[in-house]
Amino acid sequence: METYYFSASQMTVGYEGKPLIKDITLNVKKGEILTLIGPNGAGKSTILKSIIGQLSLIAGTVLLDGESIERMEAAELAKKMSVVLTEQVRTELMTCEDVVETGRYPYTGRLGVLSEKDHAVVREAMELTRTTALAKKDFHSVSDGERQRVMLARAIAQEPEILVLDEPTSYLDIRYKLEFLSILQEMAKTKKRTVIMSLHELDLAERVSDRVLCVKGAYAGRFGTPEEVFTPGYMSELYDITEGTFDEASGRAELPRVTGKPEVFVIAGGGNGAPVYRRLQRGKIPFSTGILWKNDIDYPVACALAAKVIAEEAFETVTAETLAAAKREIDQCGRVLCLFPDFGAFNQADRELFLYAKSLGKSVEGELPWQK
Ligand SMILES: Nc1ncnc2c1ncn2[C@@H]1O[C@H](COP(=O)(O)OP(=O)(O)OP(=O)(O)O)[C@@H](O)[C@H]1O
Repeated sequence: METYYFSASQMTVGYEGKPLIKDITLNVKKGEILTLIGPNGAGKSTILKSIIGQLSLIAGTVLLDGESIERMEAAELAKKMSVVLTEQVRTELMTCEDVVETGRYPYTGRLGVLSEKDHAVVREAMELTRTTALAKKDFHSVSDGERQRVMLARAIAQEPEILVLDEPTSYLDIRYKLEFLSILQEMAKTKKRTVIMSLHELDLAERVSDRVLCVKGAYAGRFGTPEEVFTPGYMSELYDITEGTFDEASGRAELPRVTGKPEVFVIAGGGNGAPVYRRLQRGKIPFSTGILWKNDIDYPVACALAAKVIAEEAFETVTAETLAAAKREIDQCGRVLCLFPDFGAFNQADRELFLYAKSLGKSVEGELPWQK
């Protein structure tokens, strides 16, 4: 039988006895990262507050290391679990270092003096989160991102067995998001700490999580590994995406395609298409494109942005039908953009399209007029 460090079964959460989400079942092993994703207001924070005991469960059980959280003493829980929720600590007149030091209270007591070991742990946590330079600054005078990193240092200084974090990366720039998630990953894998957090960055959630819980509606959505959860189309369903698209495979979002009769046919592939497709989208110019193999890096972006995509099955020779379909598209378009400065052995079909467009007397450009 699997041994889980943390598990919730048949958990119903909500406020004042009114259920918001019912029958949530999830579990996570020691050293694993569980991430909650889902739209604004879905109930991610409510679930996190419920599993740390800040909100009473309406139904179900939550077990930490085999023990019911509801029956655990606060002091015992504080040694095992560190929690970073928004607006959680009272920090009047405290420096950033003071705030990180409060992470040691479960070991020293609120009035206790920090030992040399406690100071060393605080120093290490601040170094890890790159907050050492903020040590003497007033916690309220630092930026939102800096404050978030100080709160993470505090959580790390607590040396918990399990960290519960609500949107810990929301204010961090991309460098700190990556740094922070790699610190979490390192802590999880080498020190066997368990992490439960909520994230809005789907691409990062897909990369860092061992398990993902999707939160939406009266019952939780999928719970599983990123591969089980991030299947084509599911994120659009989870977030009700109607304007634009999200590609689960790449973790990339695209703005809505420009509708209408294609004005430009783009001969592209191998990565030169995506920036041009986006430029056309920004210019509100409907376009079609090809011939792309379905495993081409440009293919998902083309599917998201082009009015029509002429594509061939991966690793197959371009068929006469596909070539004819591309030519028909060229017939319909006033202009053709050819993004290949030259053609190789494997894109002779594109060469044929280029020559076809020229033979029709179409304007065939190598770049967009506004790029020149
Ligand atoms: N104290 C409260 N009393 C009653 N309802 C609340 C309370 N706090 C939050 N809610 C409601 O519960 C629902 C879920 O809120 P929650 O903060 O858990 O969502 P979330 O998924 O964390 O959202 P976000 O991504 O926007 O942070 C919302 O409709 C919210 O208005």
